[in-house]
Amino acid sequence: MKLAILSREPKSYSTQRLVEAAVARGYAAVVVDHLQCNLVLEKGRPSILYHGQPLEHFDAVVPRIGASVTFYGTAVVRQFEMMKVRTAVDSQAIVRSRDKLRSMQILSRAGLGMPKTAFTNFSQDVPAMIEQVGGAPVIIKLLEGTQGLGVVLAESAKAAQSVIEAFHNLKARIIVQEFIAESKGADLRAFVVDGQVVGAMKRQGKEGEFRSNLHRGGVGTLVKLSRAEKAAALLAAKALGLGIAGVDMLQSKRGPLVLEVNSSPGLEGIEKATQLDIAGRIIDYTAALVSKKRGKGKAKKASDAPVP
Ligand SMILES: Nc1ncnc2c1ncn2[C@@H]1O[C@H](COP(=O)(O)OP(=O)(O)OP(=O)(O)O)[C@@H](O)[C@H]1O
Ligand SMILES: [Mg+2]
Ligand SMILES: [Mg+2]
Repeated sequence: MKLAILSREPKSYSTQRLVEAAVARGYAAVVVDHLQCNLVLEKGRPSILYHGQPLEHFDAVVPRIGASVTFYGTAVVRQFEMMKVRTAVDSQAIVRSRDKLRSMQILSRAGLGMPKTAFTNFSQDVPAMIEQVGGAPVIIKLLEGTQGLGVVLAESAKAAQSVIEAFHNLKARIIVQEFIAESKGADLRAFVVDGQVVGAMKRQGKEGEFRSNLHRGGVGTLVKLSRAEKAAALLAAKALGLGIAGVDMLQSKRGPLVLEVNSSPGLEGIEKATQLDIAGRIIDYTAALVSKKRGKGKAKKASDAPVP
């Protein structure tokens, strides 16, 4: 089996671990920078040129698409799909998960617990919006933020009003959300692969910080999820159609509340907190997808693959 790890950062922990796990299982793995891929479309023969050479003979891709390049990255994944190459995460599912509003709509329909959330088209009636989610303090979030950037806690209605107006003036799309105080600056990250929670950690924000993101100084530790938390994580990944997902949840008096579902969740935090081979689980899942397509036993080792 020959795998392409779609990543712009060949040296990052996640990319290296995926390559390592593939090689450990006897598969060939190549890191492909999706931004260096040119997509060629012609009758009946979609193809990809990489540094001028056609990308051929791949059995599967493992997409690691950064939030800043969702449009082009997902176009590359889609092109692989058109070329009948298996993908560990569907292009459409990545697109869906990247838009916080769209994901929340889907998660809400699926019956998942979530902080009450409001969205308007740059409405002038900001006080009504704040009331909708139960009044201050409220959380205000940019629709496409990541790593905790673009998430604001407004302690008073006045502060919330100014922040929302400022974002509206900048034409930045935001959601306003009920602040879940009882989670005390911590959240849960459940790592889902192929309909199973393969690892979970609790992330605690640094002193005085309501955001628990590791990039903002939070610390992740191993945690055992309750049944309800496990069930919520699995349902969230399924509702968004993600074979691999990092589901973020807050613990609250009314049970787990899903915050968001990440389609390229980082491996470093979760592997270090759990001491588990999560990269290996991703590779095993990808190999299983390839065998399913072939309709026979285990995926072939690299040595069985045709020479490109
Ligand atoms: N409604 C809320 N109530 C309490 N805390 C919240 C709420 N929303 C977000 N937080 C805190 O802020 C953090 C960042 O929020 P969120 O995960 O929505 O943003 P993000 O920027 O997309 O992060 P990521 O890097 O995980 O994609 C959460 O992990 C959580 O600790
Ligand atoms: Mg996010
Ligand atoms: Mg998050």
